[in-house]
Amino acid sequence: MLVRFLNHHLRPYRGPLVLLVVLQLVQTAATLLLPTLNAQIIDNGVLLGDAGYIWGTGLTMLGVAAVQILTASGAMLLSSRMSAGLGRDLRDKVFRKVMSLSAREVDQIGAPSLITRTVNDVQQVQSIVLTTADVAVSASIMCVGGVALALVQDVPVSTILIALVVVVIVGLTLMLKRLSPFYEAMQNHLDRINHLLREQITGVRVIRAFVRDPHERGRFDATNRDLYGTTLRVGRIMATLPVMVMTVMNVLTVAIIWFSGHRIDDGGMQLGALLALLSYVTLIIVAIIMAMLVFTEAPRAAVSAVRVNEVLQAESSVAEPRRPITEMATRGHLELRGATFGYPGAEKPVLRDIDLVARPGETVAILGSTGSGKSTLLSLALRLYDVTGGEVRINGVDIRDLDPLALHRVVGYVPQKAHLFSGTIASNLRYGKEDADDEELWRALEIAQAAEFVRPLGLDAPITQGGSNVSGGQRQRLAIARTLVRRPEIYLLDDCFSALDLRTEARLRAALDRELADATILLVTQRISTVEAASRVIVLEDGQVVGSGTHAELIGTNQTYREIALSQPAGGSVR
Ligand SMILES: Nc1ncnc2c1ncn2[C@@H]1O[C@H](COP(=O)(O)OP(=O)(O)OP(=O)(O)O)[C@@H](O)[C@H]1O
Repeated sequence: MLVRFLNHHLRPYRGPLVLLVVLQLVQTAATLLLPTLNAQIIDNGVLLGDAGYIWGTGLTMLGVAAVQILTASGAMLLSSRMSAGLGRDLRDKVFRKVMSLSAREVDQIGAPSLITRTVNDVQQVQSIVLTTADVAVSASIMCVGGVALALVQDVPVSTILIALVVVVIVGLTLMLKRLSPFYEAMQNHLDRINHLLREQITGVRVIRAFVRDPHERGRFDATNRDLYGTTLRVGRIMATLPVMVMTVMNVLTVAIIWFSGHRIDDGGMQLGALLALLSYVTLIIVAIIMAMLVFTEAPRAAVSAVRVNEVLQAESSVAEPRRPITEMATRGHLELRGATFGYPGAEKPVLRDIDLVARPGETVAILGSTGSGKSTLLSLALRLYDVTGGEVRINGVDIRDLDPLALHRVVGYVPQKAHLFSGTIASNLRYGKEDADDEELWRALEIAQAAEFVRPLGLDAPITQGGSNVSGGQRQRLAIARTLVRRPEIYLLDDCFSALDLRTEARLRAALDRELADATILLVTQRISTVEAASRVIVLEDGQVVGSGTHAELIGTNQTYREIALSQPAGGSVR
């Protein structure tokens, strides 16, 4: 899997990869040549007292060493550029993919896991590429070349070397197979820690208010301990590696000295060859130890590659249309026809057979108890999810055939939980229309009843992540203003007056009445006061429409509506 994954994603780096192998080849060849040259100096220079030979070969050795140094540093430069580039590409691909996924897939994989995959898993893959390029390539060449040159020195003694190298490689392979499940568990524990941290940091006020710190600490400790335990088990297996390699190395050295001693006695081998063989043993064992670094990382990187690949292969259930429609004949027309929708894994649909029409100049209010499916209905009109039955039409076009950009130009959305981005008030307001001038921003702020609190701060006042440095009501008004700046045809307002006091809400609704007289508004709410003057109210109960009409019509005829109305104090009007 890892090899296939890298083969695919390293495609743009084929050129540098070939150059890297060439550099490593030259570098390793230079390293391997040095003991042979050394052996020749001893046998032909030192033992025969030939100073000229010693000088000549010595200078050659210096040249070879210079080549070795230059090629080694060139290869290292290339490998770090290549691995950093791959990391950047993968993060980019994962990010783009996540952005293209529908809410369904994001829910399925989970936001914390998506973050771990984009950051940590990509880092694991990047790191294996770096160590492979730096170490494994030269280590493999070193092993093969070292064995070949040892064979040139002496065939019988080299067979001992080959036998023991095979033992080390088989041992390593068996060990790494055992490690793989632990690495998978480690990444899952990391996901879990990420998930807990997110939950605990964002919910810190609730944790304090309920004095649940010890409980939360316990949950975190348990997961942290799991990760520690798994890491320790990996460490225990890894600790046996040096034992195995060092034992083999020592056995090998003793065996070579023993056999070579006999062969030198018999006159079948020279002293220089023995020294060269010992150098090759050291080089090969060092290469194996270096390769071990890669091997120990490989199973973890393989697990990470699978996790990254899962995201890259995920298909959005909200598919882009083959022939996206960008031009629409009408404006501000939203219609749901027999719309039915069920969340994945849920037993029954959340929305069933919903019929609804909203036209320009109309405010259609959707009223219903909590969990009746109001927000889900807006999600369908935004195409966060696709209907499982029926259809949603915008300006007469099935939403599934609409170009996503055209859809988002037509439809504006204010979520139930206002979310702002880190930056300034102005950068948040320009989120949907980058070229909006200050006048447009102030206009939107006036309508959203936010100008009063923004004026003393200024448009460049900082906003922290999520908008945590402004109050809930201020956040809601900024979110409304952000949508107003875009001036879409259809407004989907999801219970976005809930954090406002009734007086501010009434002023805001009056301003909306004036300013958005031609717009289409779909307004989710639980407050009767908000829906009283709506063109039409759709009453939802348990995912079904149980009433439709004006406030005056429904209050007399609809049991559910009357019950909700009677449970609340009377309020102002929408239009
Ligand atoms: N992402 C989701 N995955 C699975 N089920 C969900 C999801 N979101 C909502 N639901 C379920 O769908 C039902 C309708 O939820 P929805 O948020 O649409 O209700 P709502 O009427 O907007 O409620 P509220 O007024 O409390 O905001 C609920 O029973 C809820 O449990």
